[in-house]
Amino acid sequence: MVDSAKREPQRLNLRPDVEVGPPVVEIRNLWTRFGRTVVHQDLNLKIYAGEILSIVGGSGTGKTVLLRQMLGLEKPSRGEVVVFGEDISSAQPEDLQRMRNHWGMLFQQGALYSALTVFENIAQPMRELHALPDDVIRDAVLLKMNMVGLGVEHANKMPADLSGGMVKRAALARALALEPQLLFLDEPTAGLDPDLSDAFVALIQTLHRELKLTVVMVTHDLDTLFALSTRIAVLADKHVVAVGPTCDVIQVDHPFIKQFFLGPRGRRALEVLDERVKNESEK
Ligand SMILES: Nc1ncnc2c1ncn2[C@@H]1O[C@H](COP(=O)(O)OP(=O)(O)OP(=O)(O)O)[C@@H](O)[C@H]1O
Repeated sequence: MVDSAKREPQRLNLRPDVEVGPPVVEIRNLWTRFGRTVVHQDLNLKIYAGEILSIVGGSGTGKTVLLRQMLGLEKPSRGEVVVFGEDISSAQPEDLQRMRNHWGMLFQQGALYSALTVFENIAQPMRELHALPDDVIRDAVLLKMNMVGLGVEHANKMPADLSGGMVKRAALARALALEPQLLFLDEPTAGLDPDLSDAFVALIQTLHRELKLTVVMVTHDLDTLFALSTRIAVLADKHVVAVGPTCDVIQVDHPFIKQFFLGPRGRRALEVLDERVKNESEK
């Protein structure tokens, strides 16, 4: 039996090669209010280049809103959201559009346009630049499809004709269309069965490593969380109550952390992780 709460820092999720430079994303003293409801209160968070930072928290703690604020889709009531050194909470729409070209996003819903083929879905962010000739777009789309393991025979299919796993891959290819440095993932493995989920996690790991991406992820899925995160930020009590590598965060004495990580599901996922760490160290 794994003593999850007292485990030593393990190797799988720690990336000693992540360089600590200036943060890619910095959230400073952020407040979010909807009417009289305060969702975030004086929230601070820094995300560094090359890491996979996962945000977890109970339902309604404001994870999705925070992600949307990082993307400039919503403005906080107070505070700053600085991405690549620019405060996007006060950026002009044209500046936001320019900045968005440096990041990709994979949303749980609305991942693909249902009326466009796979090819056109992936091509669409490139077409919006109005600067690339068709043959360059064609080659780039095929390259992205190859990158995510989607065969060229799927290029002319409609999203409705794809399996759940293939939809995710196509949406990931579209998120990577403009070669972003920063990738936002909202519940990337939701709706996938365990085998497809494992395969998708492995794909994200490979792309993260090869493309040197910084990834910000929201997930409820503990297997995905443990397999991918270099650090975890826990949202509770309207702010970030803990942030750090998995092994440190699970030891923090907070009711949500205890219930989320150290309940039966959390322990099972930690055991799987433990097994993987052991296998990796025996290689
Ligand atoms: N546009 C809005 N107007 C009013 N309230 C909103 C709006 N957007 C979000 N909220 C509220 O803010 C809170 C945080 O919502 P959010 O969707 O970010 O939670 P979450 O942590 O992502 O939850 P879940 O894990 O259930 O998806 C919720 O209470 C939600 O009802």
